[in-house]
Amino acid sequence: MCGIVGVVSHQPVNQLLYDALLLLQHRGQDAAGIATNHSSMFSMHKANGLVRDVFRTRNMRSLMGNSGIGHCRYPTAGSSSEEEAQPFYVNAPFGITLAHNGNLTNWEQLKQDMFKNDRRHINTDSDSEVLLNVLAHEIQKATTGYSLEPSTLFEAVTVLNRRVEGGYAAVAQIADVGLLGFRDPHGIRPLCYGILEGEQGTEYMLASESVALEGAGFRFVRDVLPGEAVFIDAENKLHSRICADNPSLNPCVFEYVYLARPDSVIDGASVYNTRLKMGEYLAEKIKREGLADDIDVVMPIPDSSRPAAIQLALRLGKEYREGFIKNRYIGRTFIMPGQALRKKSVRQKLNAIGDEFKGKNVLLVDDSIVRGTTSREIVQMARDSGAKKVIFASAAPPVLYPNVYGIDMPTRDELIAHGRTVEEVCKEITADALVYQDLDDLKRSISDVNPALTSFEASCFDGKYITGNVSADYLDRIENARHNPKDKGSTGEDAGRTQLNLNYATTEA
Ligand SMILES: O=P(O)(O)OC[C@H]1O[C@H](OP(=O)(O)OP(=O)(O)O)[C@H](O)[C@@H]1O
Ligand SMILES: NC(=O)CC[C@H](N)C(=O)O
Ligand SMILES: [Mg+2]
Repeated sequence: MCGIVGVVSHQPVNQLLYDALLLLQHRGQDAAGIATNHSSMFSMHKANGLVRDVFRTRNMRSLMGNSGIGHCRYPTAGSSSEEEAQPFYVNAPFGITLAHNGNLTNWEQLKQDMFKNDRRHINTDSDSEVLLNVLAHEIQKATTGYSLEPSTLFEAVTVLNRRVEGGYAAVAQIADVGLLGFRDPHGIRPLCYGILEGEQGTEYMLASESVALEGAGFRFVRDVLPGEAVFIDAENKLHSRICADNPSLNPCVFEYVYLARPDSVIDGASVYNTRLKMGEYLAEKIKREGLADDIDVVMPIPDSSRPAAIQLALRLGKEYREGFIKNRYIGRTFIMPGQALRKKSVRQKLNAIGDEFKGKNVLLVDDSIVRGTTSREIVQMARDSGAKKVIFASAAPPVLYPNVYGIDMPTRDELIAHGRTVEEVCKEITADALVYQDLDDLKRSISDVNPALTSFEASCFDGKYITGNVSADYLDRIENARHNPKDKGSTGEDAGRTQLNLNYATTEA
């Protein structure tokens, strides 16, 4: 999960891109970058860090031009080294920059193919650099002459969609030609666009989440469809086409559970409303399990679980209290590299208000339990503050399988629920009772908000990979790579996480 944005305007776009990235910061905290297009030149600045730290005034000044793209990164492939920050750039054909959210499951194979068949050298272990090179190669192949027609571009994306496997939403700027956005044929990762009617004409913004459009004053138009490509040409005219053979919409359920901001609307479902629904279904399960009478007070684990906890408390008829206060200057801990860093950050991030716990049976609600880092610490903090009983509820089902489509959950042994029963997880996090949402109820929480959404990418809960080509061998390899990272001088203990060994010299043709 990363944040991507692309803008075509009649004004300089550097500030617009920066502001949009700030609104997408929750999607990736490791690196950020912007590339703009001005007088046939690209200007680019990218580095590790938060958006506010990466861009100084001097960098902003150099980002000239009325169109450009931006990215905030949370690595899934390669390492978290600075060379893998995005956007990526390739000089031929035309000059293209690209920013990608998602993860390609066949990137190693593609990287080898690109080298052997297409004579393209890819300089990092980033799957996004592979994606850019596939795009560049297919545009090159489809183009004759110097101009690039939308239909040629759509042809190239169609071939790309056949070659590339995994989850991806991407924005790409083709120098002086226009801005392209595309979404994978399974519609796993989100992408939407909006317009602004300015004095000089229509301006466009493509972004991972609608919150970025709203914040920049753009009017949300619609989500990009699965397998669709949209292209805004040099005259600011929008073209679009479905570039996939059998597209189907299967949005990632984890966007609704945790990743997206609650004030975004993804594929027609308000993330906030889906989280309220998750609270309702969870309340019913708590009642069914006969735990409701035991609860004195319901508390969220800030921030992401708040909407679910509010509605859950209402449905149980219990008091909703804020027992943990979040230090607003600490980022999201789940998406931090390194378990030691995460653990330390939970204590730094959340502090208990003692009086809210003393002598009470508390129900702590979180959106999900992944590694169990947060829940373990929080249960202990509740007990240290004098809670009599600590019941824990998760608005998502147990996370059991690696995610391979853009969320960093690659190894089974990292997941606290993998290989454990609910009772065993409960023991691990030292709670008195533990309730998980049922997967059907989670899916219902989203379908209730938008009945058109009937199919989801929910592999981290059910192990069913929607692209159908994720082999046990692939999962083993990403686990091995995670356990034996190549050191790339990155920051966290598990940085370099899904780096896969690829040696051109020894690869069989
Ligand atoms: O089981 P774990 O591995 O600890 O992961 C789960 C926790 O991580 C996330 O919180 P995070 O601090 O990232 O962000 P938030 O403030 O949006 O809740 C999520 O909301 C859970 O609280
Ligand atoms: N989380 C993401 O979307 C990551 C994008 C890309 N796979 C990377 O590692 O940089
Ligand atoms: Mg949280």
